[in-house]
Order: sequence, then structure tokens, then C-alpha cells
Amino acid sequence: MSAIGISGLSKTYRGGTRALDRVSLTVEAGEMVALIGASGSGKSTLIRHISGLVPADKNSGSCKIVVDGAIVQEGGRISRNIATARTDIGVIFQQFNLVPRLSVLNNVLAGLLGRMPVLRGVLGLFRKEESQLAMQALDRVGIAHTARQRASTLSGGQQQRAAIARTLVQGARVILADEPIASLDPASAKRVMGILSQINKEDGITVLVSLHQVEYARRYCKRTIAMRDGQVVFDGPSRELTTQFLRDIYGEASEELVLPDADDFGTEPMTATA
Ligand SMILES: Nc1ncnc2c1ncn2[C@@H]1O[C@H](COP(=O)(O)OP(=O)(O)OP(=O)(O)O)[C@@H](O)[C@H]1O
Repeated sequence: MSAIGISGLSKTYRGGTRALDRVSLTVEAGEMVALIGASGSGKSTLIRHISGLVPADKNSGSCKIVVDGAIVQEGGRISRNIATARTDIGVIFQQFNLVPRLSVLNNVLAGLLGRMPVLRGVLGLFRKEESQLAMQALDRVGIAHTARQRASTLSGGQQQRAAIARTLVQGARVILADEPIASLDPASAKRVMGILSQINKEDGITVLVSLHQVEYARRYCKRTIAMRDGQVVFDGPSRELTTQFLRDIYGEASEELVLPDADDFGTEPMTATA
């Protein structure tokens, strides 16, 4: 079974911008796939559609998005069972989306809210084994020692690692990461990508990660989907994305996608504890 299936997805925003234009693609369970493209090419819009946050155009009648076997949206309508479908989808954003005044542990425990009775969740009545699960997740991403701190006291890289721990506690089978390293320094960015790669390999969690820099795609993802003006213009092995090929696809905008110091990128992927 595919982890993500998209057919005939188009999106025109109010004001007329056609952000997605007949996008169809499939991501198999257990893949880690990069989504690249210059600013405004439609990466965020695509991820927001897959997570069921935004409905596709209604007049693109045949559009359908399925994640882990559950219909997220069809024919421009979000599925009635979206709450159930979302329990399998972990979303990670560029700006971390933690609650700053809550402890790191409680932020991670929030990953359980979709799977527990509303009242217990609202009152924050988490069981001991749930807290243990959250501590294990924090340990996996290398920041168990920060569990009692307020989320606002963490560095950007640590906050992103807490956000990943939250998806682990959630039990997500598919992680959609929307530019998760765009606000991070290079060392933190490598660590975050290393953790995503690790949980992809060890837990078989499918990862779709949008990235600005193609070096990260080449290093961490076997497959890359490249977008331009709302369309998929490349879908294949990341190693085929040479600088020249990017120039052919994007012209001058390709400079946005290649790190100026690409040669210093290093050779070893970083892990959680590195
Ligand atoms: N809510 C919105 N209303 C109107 N237009 C929008 C909205 N969100 C995005 N757009 C437009 O849709 C197009 C695609 O935007 P999107 O954010 O998906 O691109 P992106 O590839 O993620 O860009 P970036 O790398 O800068 O985040 C852009 O032209 C953008 O201006």
C-alpha cells in the first residue's frame, strides 16, 4: 500500500494564483522523499493539502489524496474522517509550532491528543506510561535532559527535535516536514535531517520533507520531487540533481537551491547525539 497517493491535484488561491497544477504522485511506505523547488513553487501548498489543512479546487472533480489508506480529501472536499486520518500524519513546520510556555515534555505529550479522550487531554491528565513514552521519544532525539524546561528556552534545533519527538509519540506513520531546517544553522540542520533519516530507517516511517537546498536532498533522500510553478518537473533519484540539471530546470532561480559552500558539506550524516 502506498503511504501517499495524490491524483489530479490543482489549487488556485483567491486572487488567482495557481499554486498547484494537476499534481499526481505516489510515495511508497517507508520512503524518505525530498520536495524541492524555488520560493513560491508550491511546496508548502502541497504539504498543506496532503495534511488536509486546505481543500483542493472544487472544479478539479477527480482530485483525490489518500494517506496511509485513509482518504484525506476528494473532489475538493476534506474527508469527514479527517480527524482519524490525521492521527497517522505528523506535520513538522519551519517554525516548530511548540507552545512556548509549556514544558518540552508537555509539548511532546500533545502528540497524544488526537488519540485520547478530549477531557483527559484538555485537563492534561497523562498517564505514567504516556510520560515514559514521551521521555523515550525525547531520548531518541537526544534532548531528554530538556524535558522540564519551557519550550521557549530551547534553541531552534532543539525545538525542532522536540517537534519530531511529538510526532513519534503521536504514532505517526507518515511525517510531512515543511522546510524543517530553513531556520537552523548548518550543524542543527544536519542533526535534524539525521534524526528524520534515522526514524525513517528504524521505524519505517514515511517522510516527505520540503527543502530549499538540494545538498540536503542528495545526502538524506534517495528520491527527490522537484516543483516549479505548481507542477512536478522532476521525480527521480536525488543523485541525478546535478547543479547543471538544476540550472536547466530552474534557470537563475537554481542559485537559490544550491549552497554556496556546497563543497564543505562534509561526508558523514549526523545523528541525534552527535
Ligand atoms: N494563502 C494564500 N493565498 C494566496 N496565495 C498564496 C497563499 N499561500 C501561498 N500562495 C501563493 O501560492 C504560490 C505557492 O506558494 P507556496 O508557499 O506553496 O510555495 P513554496 O514553494 O512553499 O514557497 P517557499 O519556499 O517560499 O515557502 C505562491 O505564489 C504564493 O504566493
